[in-house]
Amino acid sequence: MNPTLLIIDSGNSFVKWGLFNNDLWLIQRRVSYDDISELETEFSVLSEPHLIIISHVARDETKNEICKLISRWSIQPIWHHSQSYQCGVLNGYSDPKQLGSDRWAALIAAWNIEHKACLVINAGTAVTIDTLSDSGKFLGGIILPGFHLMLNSLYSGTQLESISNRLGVYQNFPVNTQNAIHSGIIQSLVGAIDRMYDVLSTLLTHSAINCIISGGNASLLSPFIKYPAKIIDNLVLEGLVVIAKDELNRKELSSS
Ligand SMILES: Nc1ncnc2c1ncn2[C@@H]1O[C@H](COP(=O)(O)OP(=O)(O)OP(=O)(O)O)[C@@H](O)[C@H]1O
Ligand SMILES: CC(C)(CO)[C@@H](O)C(=O)NCCC(=O)O
Repeated sequence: MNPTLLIIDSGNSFVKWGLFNNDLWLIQRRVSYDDISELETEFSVLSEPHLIIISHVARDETKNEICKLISRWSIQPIWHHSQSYQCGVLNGYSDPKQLGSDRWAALIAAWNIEHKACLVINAGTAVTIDTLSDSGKFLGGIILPGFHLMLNSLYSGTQLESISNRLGVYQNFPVNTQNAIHSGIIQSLVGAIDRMYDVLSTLLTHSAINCIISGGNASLLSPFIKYPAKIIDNLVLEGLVVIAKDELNRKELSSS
């Protein structure tokens, strides 16, 4: 029988979770921290999974809530943390443990998909732009405030606070405040992506670099990226599946 895996990405604003079995997602859901009780309802109809793996970068209270929710099952969860080496990826961070577990899982997913140099972009509450070499080494990456964090900090830190309609659209040459702000944020995030692409291709001395973009705001940024970019929903969940399968293989090997 194929094991059923409960995969949880406890991100900065949302919990994303999915059930994976037989190389297929049976379900994927996204729940805001403001509606965490929804998660209880969703979990209450599930039968006990064979493995639970969790990446958690949110507050400790959220970790406690997740612990409470999964305590309905007897199985001990795997709390995923960044390591020096895992599933083919070498971690170049000075202190490998300091790297966010979501970034590490996304890098592992990207390497598993591409097996070559790659820019791994997660456009969520925070935006991370991470680099993988042709041999699967994480060379380093950058962290920026995401679209809504930039928008909110601009509105709350200036006299623009009084503007009630904050909905803008992208223009090359914006001619109203909302569009100027919207376009400024897009330009800054896409500009950062372009620069990371350039520094990576300079270092590697070639430009055969793939780009993967994920996260709640992936589709907002992807139309502006100059290079071909694959949008992959929930890259962190995909990485956690690779890690979970690796764990199961190890267990099987050690028990045989
Ligand atoms: N109600 C909302 N509250 C917060 N963010 C929202 C909301 N609706 C849309 N968003 C957008 O979704 C983004 C969150 O993306 P995502 O689904 O990747 O979740 P996340 O928990 O922030 O993940 P990550 O931890 O990877 O940043 C936010 O940056 C914001 O732009
Ligand atoms: C950068 C975020 C906030 C992105 O979700 C997360 O991965 C995190 O808290 N990381 C720890 C710090 C680091 O990755 O260097």
